[in-house]
Amino acid sequence: MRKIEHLGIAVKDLKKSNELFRKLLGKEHYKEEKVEGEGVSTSFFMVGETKVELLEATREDSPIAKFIEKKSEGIHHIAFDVEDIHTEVERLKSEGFEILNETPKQGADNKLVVFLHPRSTNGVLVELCQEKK
Ligand SMILES: CC[C@@H](C(=O)O)C(=O)SCCNC(=O)CCNC(=O)[C@H](O)C(C)(C)COP(=O)(O)OP(=O)(O)OC[C@H]1O[C@@H](n2cnc3c(N)ncnc32)[C@H](O)[C@@H]1OP(=O)(O)O
Ligand SMILES: [Co+2]
Repeated sequence: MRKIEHLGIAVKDLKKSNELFRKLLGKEHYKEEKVEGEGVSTSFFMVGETKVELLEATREDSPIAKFIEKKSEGIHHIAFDVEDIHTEVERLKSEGFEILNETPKQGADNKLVVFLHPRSTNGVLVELCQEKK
């Protein structure tokens, strides 16, 4: 794991949260992107070498809709940048972590992503991100 790639924050209203984070961080988001596979609309802010990813649900069965219904808005996941996602998945499996999708899926911002179940990571949903070449 090389660095924190982004912090994922579940929000109810992306437009309102874009405005809130614009004021908080003193800068505009640099992109918005829908990821249909995950049922989310995202927006990204750069903060130093890492990013804040805001996520709004686009459908009722989205993990973000479920999270907001059960908990509330707030930090949803932490994403680590990895050089080779397949090697990292094998390493984490051998260490006993519970991998949610062994086949990397399409993420936002040109990434392949894999998730680890929060019950194997002290209650924190972990995402691995590899830049697509
Ligand atoms: C935009 C694409 C991508 C990127 O490029 O960055 C993304 O970030 S997509 C983000 C959205 N996608 C995902 O979150 C995919 C991975 N998540 C999942 O597969 C599921 O959400 C889950 C983690 C397996 C939970 O699903 P499910 O079991 O159906 O939900 P429950 O509500 O029943 O929860 C079970 C259990 O897990 C706890 N939980 C759920 N979400 C989180 C979370 N984000 N952080 C911590 N804990 C979480 C939940 O509280 C339940 O716990 P118990 O009540 O103790 O059983
Ligand atoms: Co993410």
